[in-house]
Amino acid sequence: MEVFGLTFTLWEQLRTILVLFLLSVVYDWVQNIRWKWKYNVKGYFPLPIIGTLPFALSNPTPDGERRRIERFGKIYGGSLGMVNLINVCDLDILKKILVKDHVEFQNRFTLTGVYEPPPSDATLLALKDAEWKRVRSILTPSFSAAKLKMMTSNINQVSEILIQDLLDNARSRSTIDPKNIFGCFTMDVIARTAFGIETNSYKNPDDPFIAHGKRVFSGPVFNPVIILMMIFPRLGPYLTRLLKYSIFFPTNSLEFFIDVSKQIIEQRKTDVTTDRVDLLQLMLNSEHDVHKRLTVHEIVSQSFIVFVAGYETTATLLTYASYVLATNPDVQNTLQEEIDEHIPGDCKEITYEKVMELPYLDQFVHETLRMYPPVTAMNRATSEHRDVQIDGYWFPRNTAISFNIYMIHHDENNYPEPEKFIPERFAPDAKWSRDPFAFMPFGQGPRNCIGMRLALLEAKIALVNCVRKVKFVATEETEVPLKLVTSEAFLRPEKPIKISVDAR
Ligand code: HEM
Repeated sequence: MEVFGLTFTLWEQLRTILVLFLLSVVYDWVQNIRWKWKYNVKGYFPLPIIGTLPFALSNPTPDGERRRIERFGKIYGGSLGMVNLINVCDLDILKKILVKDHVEFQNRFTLTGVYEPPPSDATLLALKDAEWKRVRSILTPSFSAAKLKMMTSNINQVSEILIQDLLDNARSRSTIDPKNIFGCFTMDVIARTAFGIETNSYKNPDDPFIAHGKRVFSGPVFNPVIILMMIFPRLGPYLTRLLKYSIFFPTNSLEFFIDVSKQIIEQRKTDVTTDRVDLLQLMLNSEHDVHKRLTVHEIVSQSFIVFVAGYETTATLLTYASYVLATNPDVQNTLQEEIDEHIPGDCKEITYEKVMELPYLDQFVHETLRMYPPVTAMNRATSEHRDVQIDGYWFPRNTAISFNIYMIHHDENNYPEPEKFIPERFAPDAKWSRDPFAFMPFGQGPRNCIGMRLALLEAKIALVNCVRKVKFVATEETEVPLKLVTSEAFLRPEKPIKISVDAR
């Protein structure tokens, strides 16, 4: 090879690359050490190349985090490769990050330059700063009480299919994995409430809409490519862009959702039906207001993320709810008594108002979300330009801020005997006497879960319908206590849950 008239042998070229690589390793290591000292970040000392990654990966469970907190305090951090991260477990400081100083921390952390193909690039989950604020403010009214009331009929219709399936299982006395059954339920509900599509996941699991919906969640959460990008931030993004490798979602499923959404949007333009209340229609309706207009690309992105965020999480909530009912007969009896007392036997549709009249159901759902939060941890990020100081702690620019929801929910200072299921923890008096930030299954602050009220309504309608018709029962195959995987983004049991149902 010839450069500026000088000829280099292959060995000389390799040697140069090696020297440059070693120089960059030393440079990055010095940066990580400097970050730790400059901002007085408590935590492990970073190693060359991998930083503090091995310490985080060696025990990524809440138990591991508890040990790190005992050693370094409730605010500690490190460099995962080249990603600077601070873990926060102090509720007062979290309150400031998520609410009071929210503007400084309003974005979620994203790996620099990561390849995000449409429609995942413009979702509410991923958008930043002013763009996020604009889209969030347009979307928020779609989840108002008035809009949710209009969605109850759809949720009740899908509940009927759910009950039919449960009764079939009761008749055949077969053991069920509630995740499969409630996964079908939430898939059909979100297909109707987001896209206005009537799917039947119980009967047609091969329907492309259902198959692609499930694939979106099938990727491994612990992804070696993510780790590679953390360690080599200069190289990873180029590689994923070059290979068009989408870290989080299978590319052909993304393409499928774009096609379906665009087809529906085209149909709706010629459709004269005016009473549709699915989220896609509500977004299309906002087109008439110049200040609240979303582009087609933005509408497709939001439909997609609502689908992704709404399916798995609510199915997980219902799965654990049925497990708790099966393994706590007293809780199930109390819930049944409340529902039988308030909802007449001939009632055909569980309305929004009826659901709101059931205090024990509300306590039961909250305690289920406390003990089994579907999303185990969340994050925020500081901006690229500003260091922030809160109560003497530095949150340097370009830093990911992580908080562990599962750990907060299982901290005995927040909930004595945290491994016991006690719905009365959410009775009004008990609730008011506790720090509200000790409960955050839907996150907290202006960037919390936009679908929270829909998820609660959907889960409660499903539970009322179930409890009126069936009893969940533990069998010899039911694992007690349940072993959980708490180190991944979504909480899951180590082995599929097994329970059975009896008709009432
Ligand atoms: C039990 C069910 C659910 C749980 C536990 C849950 C949990 C969460 C959590 C923890 C966050 C992050 C909040 C934060 O960063 O502070 C979130 C965000 C989000 N969720 Fe949910 N979610 C659920 C259901 C839903 C449903 C049904 C939808 C849509 C219909 C939805 C749509 C979203 C969206 C779009 C975001 C991003 C919000 C933003 O960045 O502005 N979620 N969810």
